[in-house]
Amino acid sequence: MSILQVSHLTKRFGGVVAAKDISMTVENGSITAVIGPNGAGKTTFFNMITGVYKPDEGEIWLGNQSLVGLKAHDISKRGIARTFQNIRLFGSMTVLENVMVGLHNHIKGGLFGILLNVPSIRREEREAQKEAYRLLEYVGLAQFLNEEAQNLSYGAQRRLELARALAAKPKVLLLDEPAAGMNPKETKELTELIYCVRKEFDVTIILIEHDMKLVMEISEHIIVLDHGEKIAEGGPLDIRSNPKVIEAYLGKNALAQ
Ligand SMILES: Nc1ncnc2c1ncn2[C@@H]1O[C@H](COP(=O)(O)OP(=O)(O)OP(=O)(O)O)[C@@H](O)[C@H]1O
Repeated sequence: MSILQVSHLTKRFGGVVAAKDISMTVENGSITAVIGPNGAGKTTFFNMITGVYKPDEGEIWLGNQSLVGLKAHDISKRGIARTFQNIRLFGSMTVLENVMVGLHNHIKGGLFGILLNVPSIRREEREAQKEAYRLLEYVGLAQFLNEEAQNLSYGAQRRLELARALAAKPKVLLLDEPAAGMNPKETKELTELIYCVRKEFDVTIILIEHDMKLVMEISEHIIVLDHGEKIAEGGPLDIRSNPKVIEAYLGKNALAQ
């Protein structure tokens, strides 16, 4: 059963066609990678799904809900969460507070309730703290809960971003280059963590990643973009040997050699 369906998505920036007529279906509970050379349109694609950019053409469906035209905040409430290529944490807030931010979508009384000190909201806030702690334990950061986020190592900051995204209780989790800047040990741990997250949180995962070892190891389905167009899709074995993919990454001559 599919959870996310994208059809004929196109996005132009002036003369640049960043995404051109992209269609894809993501199966519920799967891990899908979106790969392609620099400038292929991967981030633009994520930005359309999450409502950062409105597509010029095309449709995006999460189950039976159409997402095109919704604000990023509403799309997040409907169940799509993401992490970013360049980590975006609140550096001077604590690790726990960063995860709490992710949980606020689910606190009914919102910020006003907290400021007005409404007892039922205070209870919700305490529950949220417990939930945030549980998520931090899950990603292995519980011992740093009172540390400022900016003091964490790079790999730990990426795991904190993941915990914050999970706090939003997403159905679909988009990870934008989760292994960027990680050393091989951290990347290996991340691979295992992504697997566990999918199972434990019953979430569908779509990731953009340049680390091909990680992509081939973890993905059930791979979509390849080049110059804004989808040039191939399939399982890791198909993609590895696809001439169009090899050409996109290594140039025309690569196949002739
Ligand atoms: N806001 C924008 N304004 C103008 N051009 C943009 C904008 N965002 C993306 N582009 C252009 O769209 C194209 C696709 O960019 P995008 O960032 O989506 O590629 P990418 O595959 O994510 O690249 P990378 O792997 O380097 O992050 C590029 O030519 C880029 O310069």
